[in-house]
Amino acid sequence: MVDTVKLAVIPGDGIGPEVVTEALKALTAATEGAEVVFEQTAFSLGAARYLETGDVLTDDDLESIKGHDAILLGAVGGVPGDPRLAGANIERGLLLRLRFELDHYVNLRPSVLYPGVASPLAAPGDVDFVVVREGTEGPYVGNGGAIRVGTPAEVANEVSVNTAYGVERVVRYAFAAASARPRKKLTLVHKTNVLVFAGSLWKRTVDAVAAEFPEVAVDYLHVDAATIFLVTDPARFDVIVTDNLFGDILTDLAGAISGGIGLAASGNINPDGRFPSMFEPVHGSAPDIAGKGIADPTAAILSVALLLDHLGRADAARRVQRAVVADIADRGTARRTTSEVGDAIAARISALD
Ligand SMILES: NC(=O)C1=CN([C@@H]2O[C@H](COP(=O)(O)OP(=O)(O)OC[C@H]3O[C@@H](n4cnc5c(N)ncnc54)[C@H](O)[C@@H]3O)[C@@H](O)[C@H]2O)C=CC1
Ligand SMILES: CC(C)CC(=O)C(=O)O
Ligand SMILES: [Mg+2]
Repeated sequence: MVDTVKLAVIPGDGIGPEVVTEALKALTAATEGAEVVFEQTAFSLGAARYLETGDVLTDDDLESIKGHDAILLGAVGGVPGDPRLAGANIERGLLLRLRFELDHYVNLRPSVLYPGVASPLAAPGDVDFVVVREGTEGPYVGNGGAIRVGTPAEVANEVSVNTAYGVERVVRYAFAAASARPRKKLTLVHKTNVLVFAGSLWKRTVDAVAAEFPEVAVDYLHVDAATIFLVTDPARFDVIVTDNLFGDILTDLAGAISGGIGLAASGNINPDGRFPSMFEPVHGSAPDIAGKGIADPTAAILSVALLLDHLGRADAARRVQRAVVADIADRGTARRTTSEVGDAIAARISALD
């Protein structure tokens, strides 16, 4: 019997559509001959849609997206500072709204330095960790406000929301992830010395859940120190669990130490399966290189591997990963266009047994 998977595709802005085109080639190649059909619905959402229609994400869009099994997203957001987008806040109104409404409380961001990737900082094998970033709380929830705006006496607040419920569920997921990995190590990254209320909740939660996972070694780093060790000693990390903001920042750094942001993939997961999970590269819409055909689509392609894994298609996911690893190993210094990279990886996938 052939399974049908309903896939919502949100190419988005800037390089988003460029890398999504290549990611879909990989998806097609990886599922060729498999007993699964991906029925795709494209959603035109992002800065371009807003400028055309004034809509960021309508309730109808959201309901329609909820009717899918998974989502593949490129990137959203216009040129930072574009005055035409000042009132829109595409990132909050679209990307964060999707993460919140679809309860993507796990933002999973693996980092691996693959053989063939030149890194001044690390050798292959030194970087193999996953960041489990909380996805629905922290300072991203929009709990803020400002008074006396535009005056010298302006005061602006952005409150970081941390609930026992929200912290416990992501910490539990992170422990389970650590337990399933060979090194079984979990590092909580926070700033408990200054953010004492939220930090205490995170620390106590990790300590409590640790009792259920005696096989997992636990340690703690302040986020500032974590940035040092990610650069100087990335091998010390296996699973990092952290809040929404720290996780956002650390995973751009993690991308940089493992071959560049163009290789960093992510999944916004709703582990309960009540809502579709969403897979996307860690990077943004990169307006500085958009339209030039030079964006690296590898992160989007590796996001397809995460998507396939999440849907229980482990074989297809491995094929995508193996093809990417082989492509990276052979890259050398020759510059290729976005579609050349996508075509080469799709061809490698098709050539695998
Ligand atoms: N998930 C999403 O949709 C995200 C959206 N954004 C939005 O994207 C826009 C641009 O944000 P930036 O801060 O510039 O971050 P960015 O990640 O788009 O770009 C940072 C730098 O990395 C480079 N880069 C990014 N992806 C690349 C790729 N695949 N291949 C080669 N180089 C790549 C860019 O050229 C740029 O120099 C903003 O509107 C921002 O809000 C930012 C991060 C995530
Ligand atoms: C654009 C932000 C809302 C998110 C972001 O930078 C990220 O998730 O990495
Ligand atoms: Mg980010």
